[in-house]
Amino acid sequence: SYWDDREKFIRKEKSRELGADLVLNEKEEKVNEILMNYKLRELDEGMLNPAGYLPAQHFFHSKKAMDKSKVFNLIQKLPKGASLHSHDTGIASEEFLLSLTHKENLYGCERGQNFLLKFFKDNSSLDNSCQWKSLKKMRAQRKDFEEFLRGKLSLVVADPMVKYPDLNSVWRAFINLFRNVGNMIGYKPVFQEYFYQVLKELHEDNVMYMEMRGLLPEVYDLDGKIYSPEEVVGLYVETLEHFKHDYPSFYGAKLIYAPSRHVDNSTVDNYLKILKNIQKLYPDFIAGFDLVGQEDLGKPLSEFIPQLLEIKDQTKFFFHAGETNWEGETDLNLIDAVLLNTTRIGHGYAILKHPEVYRAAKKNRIAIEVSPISNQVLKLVDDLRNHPAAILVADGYPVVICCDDPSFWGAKGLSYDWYYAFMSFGSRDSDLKLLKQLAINSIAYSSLDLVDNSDLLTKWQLSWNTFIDDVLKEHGVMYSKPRSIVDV
Ligand SMILES: O=c1[nH]cnc2c1ncn2[C@@H]1O[C@H](CO)[C@@H](O)[C@H]1O
Ligand SMILES: [Zn+2]
Repeated sequence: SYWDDREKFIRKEKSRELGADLVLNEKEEKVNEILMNYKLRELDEGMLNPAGYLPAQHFFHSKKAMDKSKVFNLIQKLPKGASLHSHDTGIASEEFLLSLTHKENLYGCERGQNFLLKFFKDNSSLDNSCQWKSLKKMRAQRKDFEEFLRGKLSLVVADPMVKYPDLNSVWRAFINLFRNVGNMIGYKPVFQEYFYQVLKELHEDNVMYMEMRGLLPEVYDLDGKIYSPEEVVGLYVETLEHFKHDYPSFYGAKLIYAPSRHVDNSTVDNYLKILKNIQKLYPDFIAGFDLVGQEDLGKPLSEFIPQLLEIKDQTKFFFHAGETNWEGETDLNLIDAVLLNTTRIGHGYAILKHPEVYRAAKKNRIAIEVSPISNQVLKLVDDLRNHPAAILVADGYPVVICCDDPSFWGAKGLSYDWYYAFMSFGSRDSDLKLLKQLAINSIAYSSLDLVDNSDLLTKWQLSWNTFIDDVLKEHGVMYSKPRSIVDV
């Protein structure tokens, strides 16, 4: 009976895991066999050589091998549903960012650690905010220019542990990247081209829908026009329509207005005015509100409670909260997020240190947006098996996997984060059910209303079925339905 008890224990725990309630059909079971074959091979190799296990490595070092992983290749093809947490100017691939730097009329300027980029009509219309030089000329004159430029558009380095010894240093470099690319992406035609590319890369990565956080930055054209935040939203909507026209199987996107948390109350008043305007102008496109920036150094949500309470019933919140390793100050944002009835929590890395918050958030079905690579690169965790999301997954907490700012760590789309999640957060025998549940969660916990939600889910189910068939075909599995007794 000892062994019975043990067995019961194991079964009970398994039944709580994310995805445990799903039942795979016969075709899915076959795909699962293929997936688990690949997965167990990587796990067994990892047991023999722990340093070679990819989730134990920094993403800058693991990416090359990940590209070749069979598990990763399957995840790339898998319809992942929605991408629910990423930031306006940190999403498109580094390769695409670099291609933008070959455009005409681009100027560069070195200032301290920054290398700013901006478009001007010609040499005579440069502004005096910096000593601008034509990028074309710089490129021709400087031998190591490509390497230099790459260093200004990406965090990727050979030895991240040396280059970024602590969380503040990596955040300083990270913020500088947003500054470097900000003006380049802010040029109106590039702004639209960039957003189009964001959607395209997600679409190519088998993602059907996106909710993106955005600052609504200043957008300009060469004649000196500056677009207002309301007009900037208009540019997004126009580009989205254009994209959906070109790729009708892409379901859509929404924007979470997410400006900086490093501000005073009157600035937040201004944010809320903008929010009201854009909600009125584009009710279907605006999903809600959030505040962003390094949480440890920015203002806590508690600074803005009366203001946030005032709009609580008219808007959904998607607060970043608990993206910290500290306990007792920054992480109290988690309490405010839950009290303000946030729809989802961004990161929520500290939530397990708060059992009451955890209990309330679970009861209110507040999904947690987990971004594995972001948390590793921005120095909350090294080995992803030690990420708190492993516990969330074991407890069946509604987790969604997100990519945050793939641009700046050399990733692309969602698949790299999904791979890390699958290989770190589940147990040895977590299988296709976990992946399927993560995809379903990304739709179920999106801000889509009930009708759109079930519409997207139906469309996702169709691509899921195609995916299953494709994997079977590719692996030469001849699938024929077993004949039932009646058939015989
Ligand atoms: O993980 C994150 N936590 C908090 N803020 C972030 C994160 N990633 C990006 N941003 C912030 O988003 C803005 C661009 O929209 C940037 O200013 C950056 O600081
Ligand atoms: Zn974020």
